Amino acid sequence: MKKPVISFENFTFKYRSQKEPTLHDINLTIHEGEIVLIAGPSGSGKSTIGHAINGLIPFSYKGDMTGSLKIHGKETRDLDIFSIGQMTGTVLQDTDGQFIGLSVGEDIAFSLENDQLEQAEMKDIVARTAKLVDVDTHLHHGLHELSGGQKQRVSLAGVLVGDGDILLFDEPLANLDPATGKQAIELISRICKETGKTVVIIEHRIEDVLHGDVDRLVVVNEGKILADGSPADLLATDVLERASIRKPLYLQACQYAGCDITSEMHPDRLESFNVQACSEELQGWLATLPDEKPEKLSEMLLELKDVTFGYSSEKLTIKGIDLTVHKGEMTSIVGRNGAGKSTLTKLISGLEKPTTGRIFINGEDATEDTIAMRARKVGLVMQNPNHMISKHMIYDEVAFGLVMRGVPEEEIRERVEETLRICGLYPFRNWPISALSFGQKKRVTIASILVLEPELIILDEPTAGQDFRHYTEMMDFLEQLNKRGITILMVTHDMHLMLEYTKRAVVIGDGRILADAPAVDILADPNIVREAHLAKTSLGTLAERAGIWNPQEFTRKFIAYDREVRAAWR
Ligand SMILES: Nc1ncnc2c1ncn2[C@@H]1O[C@H](COP(=O)(O)OP(=O)(O)OP(=O)(O)O)[C@@H](O)[C@H]1O
Ligand SMILES: Nc1ncnc2c1ncn2[C@@H]1O[C@H](COP(=O)(O)OP(=O)(O)OP(=O)(O)O)[C@@H](O)[C@H]1O
Repeated sequence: MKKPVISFENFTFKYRSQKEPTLHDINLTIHEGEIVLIAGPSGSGKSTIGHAINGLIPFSYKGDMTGSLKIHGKETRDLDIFSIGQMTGTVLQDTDGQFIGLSVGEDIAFSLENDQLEQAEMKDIVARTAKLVDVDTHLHHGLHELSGGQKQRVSLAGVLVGDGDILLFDEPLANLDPATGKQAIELISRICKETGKTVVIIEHRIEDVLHGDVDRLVVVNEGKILADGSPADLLATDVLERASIRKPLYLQACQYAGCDITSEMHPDRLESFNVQACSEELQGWLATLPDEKPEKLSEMLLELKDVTFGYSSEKLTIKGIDLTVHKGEMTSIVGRNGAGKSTLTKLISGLEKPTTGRIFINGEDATEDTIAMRARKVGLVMQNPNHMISKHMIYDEVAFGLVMRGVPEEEIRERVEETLRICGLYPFRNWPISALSFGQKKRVTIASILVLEPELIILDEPTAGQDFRHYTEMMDFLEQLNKRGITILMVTHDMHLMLEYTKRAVVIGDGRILADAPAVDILADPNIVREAHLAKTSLGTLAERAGIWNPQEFTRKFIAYDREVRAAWR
């Protein structure tokens, strides 16, 4: 039996500002060299478990702690944050809070500098690690010059070079493009195998994490451990449904088709899953599904004509984009990390001005709009909620834009309360924002834009950090807004979200449009998938392996069916 590295015994923790404990009676032992995935809905306490492992609890986040938590046999409360930090390397959900150095290279080197390595050796290790996570061409760049996904990779590199023997990842995939996400999980699995490090991953995207070699899945709900076992065993049960976590899509399809999933079928990874056992059911099910209806396009809302832009005069980031968006469309913008997606959203929302080219809204030239003028037409919900939030209290944050516009107080109250209800934040309206989880903060920023009712809303990764329930609520809510005529553009790395909610996808690659086509067709083009770092969803692969001749049709029909079933549950 391997040595226990992390042991929680009857561990309960209450944040000082909370009335009730966030974690109740946690019993969890993680052994040397294990890869453990912790999954659970938003606010269930996953990150709080992470904070306890890396010493932020009790040393930074104060509160009442009972029971025991030992790391390498030592009670954490008897240690200090520095020695716990030496044992545990953490990649946080919000990477911005984590950077120390000035440049990418310095940041990665930081963990090594503590060890007083030779300069040459240090340079070599930093270069190799940077290459591993594909930031080697940015070593001398400042961190503020990086895209969200690039920052995520730098923090990954930082812990990989460190010498902590526990690696803790809090939603490491949130901002990574699908191809890099897969590589990151493979990399984490490999590092763990090669070095014997113990890995704890906190993630909503369980299908993507299970792509690596996960030894155990721990399901957390309402601050308690609901299940703890091998992924194959747990995926053959209904525990994910009970915790409102999305099942891997290939398993959901098999379940709809009426196939019984057992742990002997290796349901934890599509690569090992016994698809043959379900082929007949899948083919029979597909035959019962109705055909889809085509859609008509309405008049033009937004038009970009040959738009270019560079953060500096030497280098263009956007290299000539022509794009038309029609009223009432809901469209995805996809592409690899650093391709220029966020930059494009900044141009459309007026935060940056094109170097050349024009932007038209409702047929009028809006290129020279001030930020305030553009904000009346276009609302941007940024990737990182901490970049948008300026108030202490949730209500004030959502009301802020209306206050600035001089809306009467009574109307503000009505609109803010309605929006908070819609976004599932009403019970928290009098809370300080600091007491919210990352996912909850993200919803606050969406609420603060929605309340302003712009004609076009752009969301930069609206569901990153959201659990399945909030993902569904948020996307259904956006869809409702869309049906009422609000046009929506979404930057996303979630291929299933793209297929599920947006008919059209615009693929950005190196500052240009690589493709602009129906979302399902985009994923059927292997060249685009490779070049733009996208990934086929497991549905297409499942259909191929089950001998279904048109995997795209299977994917489309699964999505339509799945949405109907989920709508009926609500
Ligand atoms: N610093 C804090 N002070 C007070 N309460 C907190 C603090 N951090 C988290 N909480 C509370 O603890 C609960 C669990 O938060 P936690 O971040 O552990 O959830 P999570 O499962 O990681 O959620 P998410 O997936 O949304 O990130 C939340 O409801 C939150 O209100
Ligand atoms: N403020 C900035 N100053 C200089 N360069 C920047 C700045 N912001 C982004 N860049 C660079 O512009 C390029 C495009 O970045 P952008 O954030 O638009 O990419 P993205 O497609 O949204 O990526 P991700 O999927 O990682 O969020 C990247 O190479 C990035 O390093």
